[in-house]
Amino acid sequence: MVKAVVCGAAGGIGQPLSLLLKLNPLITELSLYDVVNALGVAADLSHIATPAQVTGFLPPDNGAERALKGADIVVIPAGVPRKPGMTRDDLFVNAGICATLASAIANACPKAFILVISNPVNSTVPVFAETLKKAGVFDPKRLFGVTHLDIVRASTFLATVLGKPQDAPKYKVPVVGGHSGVTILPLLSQAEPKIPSDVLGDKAKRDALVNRIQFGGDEVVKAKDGAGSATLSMAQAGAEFAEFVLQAAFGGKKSQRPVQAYVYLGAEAGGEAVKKEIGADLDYFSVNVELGPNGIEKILPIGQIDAAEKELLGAAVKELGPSIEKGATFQPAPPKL
Ligand SMILES: NC(=O)C1=CN([C@@H]2O[C@H](COP(=O)(O)OP(=O)(O)OC[C@H]3O[C@@H](n4cnc5c(N)ncnc54)[C@H](O)[C@@H]3O)[C@@H](O)[C@H]2O)C=CC1
Ligand SMILES: O=C([O-])CC(=O)C(=O)O
Repeated sequence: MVKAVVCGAAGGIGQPLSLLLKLNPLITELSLYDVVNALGVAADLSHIATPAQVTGFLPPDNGAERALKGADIVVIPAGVPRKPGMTRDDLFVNAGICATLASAIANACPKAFILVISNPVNSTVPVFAETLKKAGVFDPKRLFGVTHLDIVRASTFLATVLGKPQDAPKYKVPVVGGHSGVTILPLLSQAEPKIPSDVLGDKAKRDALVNRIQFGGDEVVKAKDGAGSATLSMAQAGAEFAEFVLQAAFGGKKSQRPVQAYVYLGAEAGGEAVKKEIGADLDYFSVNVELGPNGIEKILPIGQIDAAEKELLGAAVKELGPSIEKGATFQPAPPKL
């Protein structure tokens, strides 16, 4: 029996993500929470003939906590998306929503795996961590900033550059760091299969590929022209990431444990080694981890990076530090009396 909850379930990401979770055979109960239209989305999905029983919840009568009660996994795409001209940092208005949802999780399902999609991820994950710490229920191995869309994009864009777009699923590119512009650090030198030297050694081609991975989100924001940011690709990436966590924790004997995934995590999850590797005292960073029944079980080394990547790492660290600080020191407004 696995209960999954989507917070922000009626939104652009929330709806297709809820659909994909409804199709996941490991999930037996699916609760959909939103401040609008959650009942409609739940009614619609509930007609699909899969095991998960779907219920919608709105805010009245402590709806968030009723939705979250006893959850095993909570996926959070709640909050405002970007419009053209905005950076992800301009979405820091979402910090208040994240703090509220973190408090509800602390009360209703303190042991759940928490998957944070709401931007700016570089700051909202520290907001979640600090709120859970204040409530005395923080388990750093169960809190994940979802950067998996960067991994998905890197495979797609690399395959395209190599003239083999249909082979996208075969290409694996580590992407570490954060989830915003230059904090997104693709490690092309470690891609598998190896990138041919006529691309990796060609500075213009390599820079263009790195730039496309770092600013892939902007491509969608621009194309949607005011109607939001990536929703469908994010829903797919979010469902895929949720599947990694579910397989590792609830996959039973069939699961190919340990499951590996890139996660934006807090140093308290075991990131001291990461700090040493990157040579910076950052409390959050996305790296490859092994997932197991209790969440993050092992942090895998970033490994050898080349000179071009060292330069990118410097830029990533410079921008990540203040974003982390902003989230970690966020003070939610006191509730209105
Ligand atoms: N981590 C990542 O890679 C990505 C993150 N995002 C982020 O995901 C977030 C959601 O994006 P979209 O779905 O496109 O936005 P959207 O506006 O379509 O949907 C957001 C949903 O959140 C709901 N919501 C607002 N306040 C809430 C609260 N207090 N509790 C529960 N639900 C609440 C809204 O009613 C709405 O249905 C944005 O912050 C966006 O930047 C988007 C793409 C990729
Ligand atoms: O670009 C945005 O604002 C949404 C996002 O995080 C992404 O698509 O990677």
